[in-house]
Amino acid sequence: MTLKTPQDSLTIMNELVLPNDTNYLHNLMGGRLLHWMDIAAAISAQKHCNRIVVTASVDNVSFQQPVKLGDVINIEAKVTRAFTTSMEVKLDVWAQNMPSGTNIKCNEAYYTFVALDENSRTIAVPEIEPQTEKEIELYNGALRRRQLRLILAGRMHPDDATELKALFTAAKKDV
Ligand SMILES: CC(=O)SCCNC(=O)CCNC(=O)[C@H](O)C(C)(C)COP(=O)(O)OP(=O)(O)OC[C@H]1O[C@@H](n2cnc3c(N)ncnc32)[C@H](O)[C@@H]1OP(=O)(O)O
Repeated sequence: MTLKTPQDSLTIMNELVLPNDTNYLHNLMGGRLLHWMDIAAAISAQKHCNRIVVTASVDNVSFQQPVKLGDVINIEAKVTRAFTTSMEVKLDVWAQNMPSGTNIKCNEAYYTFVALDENSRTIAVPEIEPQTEKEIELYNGALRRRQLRLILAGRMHPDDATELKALFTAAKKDV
């Protein structure tokens, strides 16, 4: 299976916030943004594995400030790490306001996708080799984030979360 880099999965998506995307206050609805993020992340995961993918989980997303009607949303998605059949995708989202010239980071999130074969069975994905310092940092952190989300999903016992435990042990020593 061909080794991939995070850059191979880079996906950039732009959306214009139209009236139908907003609430009574003319702010972008959170659900609409999550939908766009899901699409960008799915495309990114598909670029990595060249398979059909399904969303397995979405980590916590917070909406820090309202995005306004007429803003241009810019979503950047990249696979940070591939496991056996699953991939973690990091998303960064900016809201650009053309008249004022501002471009504000409004969200970031991690989505997890699982690759499926023609019979909808899970299938192994290519490995990933991070290249830049930032990509290596995200790759290393992905194991901890995976353990946390699997515990929260009831799919891993906390005792088995070795990476997470190591993090807390190190933090305890620093105190
Ligand atoms: C693009 C879209 O929006 S698709 C629509 C929304 N998504 C869906 O409909 C998906 C519905 N869910 C499913 O089909 C299944 O639960 C699947 C395919 C995600 C997992 O199927 P399972 O039979 O549980 O497979 P299995 O236990 O072998 O796990 C497969 C992988 O999923 C990962 N996984 C499963 N659940 C989660 C979760 N909640 N969070 C993160 N990873 C998960 C596992 O860790 C495993 O990863 P690995 O192979 O890299 O170690």
